[in-house]
Amino acid sequence: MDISVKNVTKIYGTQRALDDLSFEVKTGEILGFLGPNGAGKTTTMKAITCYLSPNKGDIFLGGTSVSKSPDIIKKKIGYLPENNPLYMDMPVMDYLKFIGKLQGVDKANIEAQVCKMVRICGLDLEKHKKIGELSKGFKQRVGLAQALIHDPEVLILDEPTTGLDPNQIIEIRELIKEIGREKTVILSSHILAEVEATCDRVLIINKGKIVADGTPESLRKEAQGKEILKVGVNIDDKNTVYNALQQLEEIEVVSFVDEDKHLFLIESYAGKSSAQSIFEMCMNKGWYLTQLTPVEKNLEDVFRELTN
Ligand SMILES: Nc1ncnc2c1ncn2[C@@H]1O[C@H](COP(=O)(O)OP(=O)(O)OP(=O)(O)O)[C@@H](O)[C@H]1O
Repeated sequence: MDISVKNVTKIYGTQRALDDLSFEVKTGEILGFLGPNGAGKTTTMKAITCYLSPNKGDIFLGGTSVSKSPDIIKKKIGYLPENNPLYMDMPVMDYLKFIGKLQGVDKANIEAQVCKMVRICGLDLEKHKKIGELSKGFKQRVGLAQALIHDPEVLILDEPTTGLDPNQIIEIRELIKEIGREKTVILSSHILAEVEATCDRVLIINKGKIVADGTPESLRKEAQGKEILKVGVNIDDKNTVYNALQQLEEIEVVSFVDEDKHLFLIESYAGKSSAQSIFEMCMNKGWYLTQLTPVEKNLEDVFRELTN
């Protein structure tokens, strides 16, 4: 089911949390919603899940308006809120049955649906324990199971791996990817590795506005811009190398990285590559080239540049 956020503005007092925000998510996509603290991720998710009303704009799920038909929309959405509020004194099975009833799952179907969620979310060994007795990772699995209990077409997950240890993070990511094969998923995070590992597409939000939209790969490429190379030349007179590099016509900027190791950082002019010229120059002069490596920007650099 497609999600369409159209010109949504949300103002809290004097704080403009969302500023004319628009984006689309296609059926079956896992979208990573990335942004620094206070960027507006949770506010957007609450607006999609009918927990708050925007001051302006509207959101559509499969063409149905969130503001006009919240009851229809709620049935189509599974929501794992930030901090995953759960009833700690309830055993897992009872809790899931309770949520199933609240979500309008057919009485005749509830038992089977709860068992299915327990299986999908890997809760079989823990299903009779009280939620308060579970580890954080398993509590998060219960949160996912409650979000999925009514078999929603859209899944909204607000920082689903916060507070988990590295093994639990990997397990929950795998689970989300598995679930995401059949559903449209929006997952918020400020952890770049998380989004890169789990999502098909990334939206970066800052101060209530979208500042980037693309696959992790395309965002990295876009940020790449000019070619940057790390070049090592092992001769004693590093200034001679420095001057020779500066003479090459493809090179715009030469700087020393590590003077002792004779390493240079080379920035080429836009659209040019200087690797071949550097290689040929060293061959002609009989200099020993110890390193010629492209310096890649990663998603972390993109994120920092766009949200500073
Ligand atoms: N109930 C509220 N009342 C007043 N201001 C709010 C309220 N909820 C959020 N805000 C403000 O709106 C802005 C966006 O907050 P939001 O929680 O959506 O950001 P976020 O991207 O989810 O941040 P985080 O990563 O820290 O959870 C922030 O400046 C926040 O202080």
